[in-house]
Amino acid sequence: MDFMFSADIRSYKNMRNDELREAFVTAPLFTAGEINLTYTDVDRGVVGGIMPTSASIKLPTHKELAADYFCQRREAGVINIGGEGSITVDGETFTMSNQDSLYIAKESKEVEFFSTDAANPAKFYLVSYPAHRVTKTVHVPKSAAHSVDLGSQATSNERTIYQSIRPGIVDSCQLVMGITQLKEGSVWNTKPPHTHFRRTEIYMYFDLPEDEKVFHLMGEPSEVRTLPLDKEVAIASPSWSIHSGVGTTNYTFVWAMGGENQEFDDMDHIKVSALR
Ligand SMILES: O=C[C@H](O)[C@@H](O)CC(=O)C(=O)O
Ligand SMILES: [Zn+2]
Repeated sequence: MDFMFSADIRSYKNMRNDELREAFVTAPLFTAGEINLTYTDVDRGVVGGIMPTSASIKLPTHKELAADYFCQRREAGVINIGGEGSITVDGETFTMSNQDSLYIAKESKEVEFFSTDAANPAKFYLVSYPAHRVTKTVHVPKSAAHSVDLGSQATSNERTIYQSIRPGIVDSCQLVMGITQLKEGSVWNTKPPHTHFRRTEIYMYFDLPEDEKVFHLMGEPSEVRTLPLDKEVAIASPSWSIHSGVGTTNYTFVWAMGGENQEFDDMDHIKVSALR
């Protein structure tokens, strides 16, 4: 497991891009046949990429979790961004099609990841936060997510938000998670941008063709920084930071939040004209 130590609201203003990356951006998440986990001090989130091929991969624990098994005091959300696969949680198997979600409840002991076809492997993206109560493990196919259409082609931000792990669909402790898919010709996510001091958030861009990038915007609205990101890395957004971006083409991303509340619409919107 990697450890990522974030920068604070004062120090980020004096950091170069490579220093900001070290504080907020993970290494590439997906390696064939491997599990890569990164622990961030931003709300003690753990993010990871799990890409089984012919052999399955088990979710391991780590000394710094101080737990007998990964989910002993944690919940996890998993979204498959690759080929079909499955996840077994304490003996129960869930088939995971592309863009399906699985919520793994606290106290799930054995979690194992499989690809259906090693030649077209699943890519399981995982986000985990500490959890305070035991709920139920739930599979949410993409079609069962709550979808919201936002933006317009005229403002280059026409997109659909699929909220799969959220109150009303999954009873989680703090995790709220889903997918935002930009329409062809649209490039802006989270426009207008926002902050929500009561929650932190993690973005992971994917379905981005070779030689394209998303220019991710972070920082206080009065002091915005830009990090050009490749697909399939995660970027942590502290509570004080905006999290928005513009791509060199359209793309899709997973967002995941943890913190004080689970109300998706509880945001402090910021006018684009106010960004500095
Ligand atoms: O707090 C909510 C999150 O930042 C995202 O879900 C926003 C987003 O995907 C978008 O507007 O494009
Ligand atoms: Zn947000």
